[in-house]
Amino acid sequence: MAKIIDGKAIAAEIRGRIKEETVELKKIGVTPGLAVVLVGEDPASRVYVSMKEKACAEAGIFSDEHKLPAETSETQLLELIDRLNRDDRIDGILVQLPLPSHIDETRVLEAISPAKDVDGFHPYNVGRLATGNPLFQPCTPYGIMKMLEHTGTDLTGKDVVVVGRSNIVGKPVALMCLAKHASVTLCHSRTRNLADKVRAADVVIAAVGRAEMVKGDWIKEGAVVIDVGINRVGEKKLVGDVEYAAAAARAGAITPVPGGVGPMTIAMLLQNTLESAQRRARR
Ligand SMILES: Nc1nc(=O)c2c([nH]1)NC[C@@H]1CN(c3ccc(C(=O)N[C@@H](CCC(=O)O)C(=O)O)cc3)C=[N+]21
Repeated sequence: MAKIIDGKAIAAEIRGRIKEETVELKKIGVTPGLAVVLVGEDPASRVYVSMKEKACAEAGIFSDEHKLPAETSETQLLELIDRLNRDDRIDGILVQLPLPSHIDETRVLEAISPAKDVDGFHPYNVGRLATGNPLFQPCTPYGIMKMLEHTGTDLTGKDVVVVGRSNIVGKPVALMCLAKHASVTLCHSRTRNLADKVRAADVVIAAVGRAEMVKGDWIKEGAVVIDVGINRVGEKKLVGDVEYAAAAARAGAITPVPGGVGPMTIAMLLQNTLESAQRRARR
């Protein structure tokens, strides 16, 4: 039976350390500040944003919330970002995605100062990651790497299969595994023989957003399985992108959903905000 990688516990440990470092920073007059911008009323986004605010409060990080109506124009949003870029109290700016369809997401993400881009979505930070000199690393992939580290997984020479090629998870996590000397295969909806690719993997990272599409019997005995999916089935139940019980019977270690990658994402957002504030303190 697989060891369960307890993301909630690892995240709690990281958040505890962040809280201590925040106390130290405050002693020298620097309070880390995170601006969270939410446009519209998407219920899932509201839940995530309030989780982020609560996590900031617990860690002693100042959180500056901007809840804007769905009909906010792109110009208004860009004006707000410009103000936040110039606000000395703000070390990180997070614009919750997805944005309403009348707003150009690329334009908005590129308007955030790369020095405050705690999501790591700005092309400058993407380029820094791709060239092996990261500044801000995107929170979910950063959290995945911390979980692998915590589990004692050395990626050198290992076969990693990533399922899903999004800018937010699949692509950046593939680059991070490559930097740790893994051989990385990046799969997606048009990949042929996905099952065979997954069967060869020492580490499987599933980030497709389709409930239980990675089957348990695809998992190699002893493989490490990281499940990034959060799919709501029915009223309350959450399932991942991996068929959990069947995969856990074969894996060496596996992340649960919920309580796996999700809590790590928030911990790494705080980590990025802290690192940004520490850079400000050094200036
Ligand atoms: N600019 C931007 N940055 C993001 O980082 C970002 C975003 N937009 N848009 C939406 C996604 C989603 N996301 C999650 C964070 C925490 C959990 C989390 O803690 N989940 C809990 C379960 C919570 C539940 O019940 O839904 C868990 O997995 O245990 C999940 C998802 C951050 N996102």
